[in-house]
Amino acid sequence: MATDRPTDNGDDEDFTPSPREALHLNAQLSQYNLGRVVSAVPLEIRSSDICDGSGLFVSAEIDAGREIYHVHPLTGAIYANNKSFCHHCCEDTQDVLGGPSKAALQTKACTGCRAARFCSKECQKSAWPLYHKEECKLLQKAPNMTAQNLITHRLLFWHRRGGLSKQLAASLLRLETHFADFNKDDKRATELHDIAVAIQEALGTKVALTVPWRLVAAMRINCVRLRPASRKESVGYAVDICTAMINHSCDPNAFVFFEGRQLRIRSLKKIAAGEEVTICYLDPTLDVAARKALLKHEYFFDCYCNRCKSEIREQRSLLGGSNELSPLHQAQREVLGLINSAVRASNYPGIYAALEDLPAIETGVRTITAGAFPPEKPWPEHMEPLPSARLALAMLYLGQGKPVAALRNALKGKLLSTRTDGGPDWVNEMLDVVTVLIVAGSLPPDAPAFADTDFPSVDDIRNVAYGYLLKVSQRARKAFGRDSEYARGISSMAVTMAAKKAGAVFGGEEFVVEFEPAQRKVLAWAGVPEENGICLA
Ligand SMILES: C[S@@+](CC[C@H](N)C(=O)[O-])C[C@H]1O[C@@H](n2cnc3c(N)ncnc32)[C@H](O)[C@@H]1O
Repeated sequence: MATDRPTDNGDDEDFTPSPREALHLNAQLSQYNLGRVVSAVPLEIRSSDICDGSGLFVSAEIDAGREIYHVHPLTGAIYANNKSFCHHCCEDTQDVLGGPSKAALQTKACTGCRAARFCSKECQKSAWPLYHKEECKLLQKAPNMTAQNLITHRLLFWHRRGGLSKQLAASLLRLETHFADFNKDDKRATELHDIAVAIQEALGTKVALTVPWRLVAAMRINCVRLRPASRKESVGYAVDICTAMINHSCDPNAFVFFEGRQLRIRSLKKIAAGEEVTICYLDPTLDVAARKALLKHEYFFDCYCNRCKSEIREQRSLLGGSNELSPLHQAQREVLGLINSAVRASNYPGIYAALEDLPAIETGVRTITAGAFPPEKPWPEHMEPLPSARLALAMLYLGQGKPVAALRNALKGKLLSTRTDGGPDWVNEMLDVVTVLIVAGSLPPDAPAFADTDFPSVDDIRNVAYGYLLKVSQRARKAFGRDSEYARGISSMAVTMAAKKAGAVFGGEEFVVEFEPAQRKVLAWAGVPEENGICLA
């Protein structure tokens, strides 16, 4: 895939790296990059309040749930193993909300490299002269080129053709590379060197090796994950200079998502005039130990944000003031490992049959978590990775046609977690809960689950599904924007369900009267305290 090739005409200035000077120290370049984004508030690139180097700031207050800016990144690339997204227009060929797919065709692999995939002849034809003619040859020689490495090659190829403006080339040279840090580790240094050699060969020997070498490192640090609104995971990477100026927080005030090729960044909280914009570089649902380890390994810094501090404090107090957290962190890694292997196994049914034994995985999770805390103070239900593990188990059970086990796990995983902020992850996860409720609400009257007198009725399950969908739809509009395709898709799903619903009008006051006792019954069966339920009023 690719997004836009920069339209500015380049000049002949040599694209040779020199010692990095942070972008904010060059006012003209900062302005140039800010001018590429369509922003709803005035923005500034200046010295960061969080770390050495640059940061992005808003110069006027912005409320929670507003767009900060949108932009077409310089370029982006979809992961090689992703067959659902077009590698050129970045549209999803699967409609996760169940409506008619926009790109109704499956993606087809390029017959030359067999790596790039396109949703249409038009996309394939557009990609060919822009970048794929070159990349096809590169991918045939080096089929393991990752998305970030392809982006490096593409930027240098465009530069060689004079397609990158002088300002963009100069800005790329001002990106953080952590080049020395990468080279401290022999394995990573060799890997980066070998990729740089492959890119240098593909571009022609006129390019000094240090150019791709440093740019490969810069792309590792500065590419943003290409995550569409409807997905819990990224499907590729993209690079945009303004967005590359945004520093990390585990409790960020903004988040990035993609609609096709377009990068959109929205506020999660009110951001005061003059405040630095932050995003979370990783999956924010990870626990503090996993986040810290990944940030150190991938971005070479120690995170001291308030969320990290308060989670570490909580863990110490739960362990009676102990500073020895490594057994707990080991248990967290084991739970994650168990769940991740079950998720991987679900992609290869039959091959890892043992890992498809979900009750055994659940028992494994229980045993690991029970061993990490004293029996009188068991593993708190909200502490990761337990909520995420339960949600993952819910979707795995659903995939195996076991909606009852899925329902218990989904409700416990979502409602006992502390992620009640209505943000983008909350929306994605709650939509999974709704999906499970809808399937459970379609159980036939003679299903064995109904032999259990505590099991809620089909009407109760359906009412909870409707109520949760209503809430998700409201929250999606705020988190992703009313105009986002995802929020619009969720709203139309709610409208379709409302049309089928008997009884009180969907969303009206009478519906709340139906919903509340239904939710009480469903939660009591699942073992979730009533106060953790969703409030519709
Ligand atoms: C994408 S760049 C962000 C812009 C960068 N500050 C600059 O000057 O170009 C990512 C790098 O910024 C720094 N960084 C980002 N967030 C940080 C944080 N919360 N604490 C310390 N350093 C951070 C790290 O060096 C990281 O590798």
